[in-house]
Amino acid sequence: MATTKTSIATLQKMKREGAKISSLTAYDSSFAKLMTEQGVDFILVGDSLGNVVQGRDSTVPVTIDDMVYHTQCVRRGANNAFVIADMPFMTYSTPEQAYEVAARLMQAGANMVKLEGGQWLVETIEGLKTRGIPVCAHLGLLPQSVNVLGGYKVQGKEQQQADDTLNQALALEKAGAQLLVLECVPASLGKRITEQVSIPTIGIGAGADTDGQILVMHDMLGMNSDYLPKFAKDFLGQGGSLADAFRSFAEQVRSGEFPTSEHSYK
Ligand SMILES: Nc1nc(=O)c2c([nH]1)NC[C@@H]1CN(c3ccc(C(=O)N[C@@H](CCC(=O)O)C(=O)O)cc3)CN21
Ligand SMILES: CC(C)C(=O)C(=O)O
Ligand SMILES: [Mg+2]
Repeated sequence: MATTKTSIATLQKMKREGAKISSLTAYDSSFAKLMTEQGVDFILVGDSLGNVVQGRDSTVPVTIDDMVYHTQCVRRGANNAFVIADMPFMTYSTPEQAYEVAARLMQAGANMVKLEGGQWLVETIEGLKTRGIPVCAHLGLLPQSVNVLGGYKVQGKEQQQADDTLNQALALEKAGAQLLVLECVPASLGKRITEQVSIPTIGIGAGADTDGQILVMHDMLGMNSDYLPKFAKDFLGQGGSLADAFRSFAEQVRSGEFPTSEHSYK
């Protein structure tokens, strides 16, 4: 199957037309190739590689060099597919630092970079966009802040925190973010933010009403044996091949069969 380049314009158009966007993480060339061939719309080189590739217990130790290496690997397999790379922990604490790190990720083959956080990133996002670097924002559960949060928990359950998250989403869109990942928030908040912003929202544990869905590849292959978050679903367990698992993920996101309330938070 031919791979077609999904650009940010394609994702925008999908939101406008109500076509659900499917996305997975990948960390190497072979998996990147297989999943894009099976219809997954874009790939994230996630700093979750700290967990699933390196065997660490958080994303905090992941380095710029790690992200550059895996982005290069993914780029070679992803052909023309759209690739986003995570900026690692504490590599975007000032705008200037962010510019240097983002440049390395773009030169490694990313089409966009992703940063975790709200209001405090407004200037950084404006500066990146002005300099030619597209930005994906990330709100809700921020795994790089696990040591502040004290664990991986659903975010935005209280009305005030939910309103705050919506306001941050609006501020980041205004600053120039072109995509928004929402992680581990109640389905009602995922829906509300998706309706209020004009950029596509990609949910992981954010309910069925975001514009798209993303999962960590290992989780959707049933490989994360220690602990599987509520939002994960095993697409390989039913039997079949890796290709079948990627294709059924893309199809079930497209049709709305995934996620159900079973994979969502109240
Ligand atoms: N393999 C893997 N999958 C991921 O989704 C993932 C990573 N690694 N590493 C980085 C972050 C960490 N993530 C996590 C990790 C744990 C939960 C979790 O335990 N969630 C609870 C919520 C409990 C609650 O507050 O109600 C759950 O039961 O789903 C969620 C996201 C998401 N990311
Ligand atoms: C879970 C996704 C959104 C992510 O940031 C990652 O894989 O690192
Ligand atoms: Mg990440």
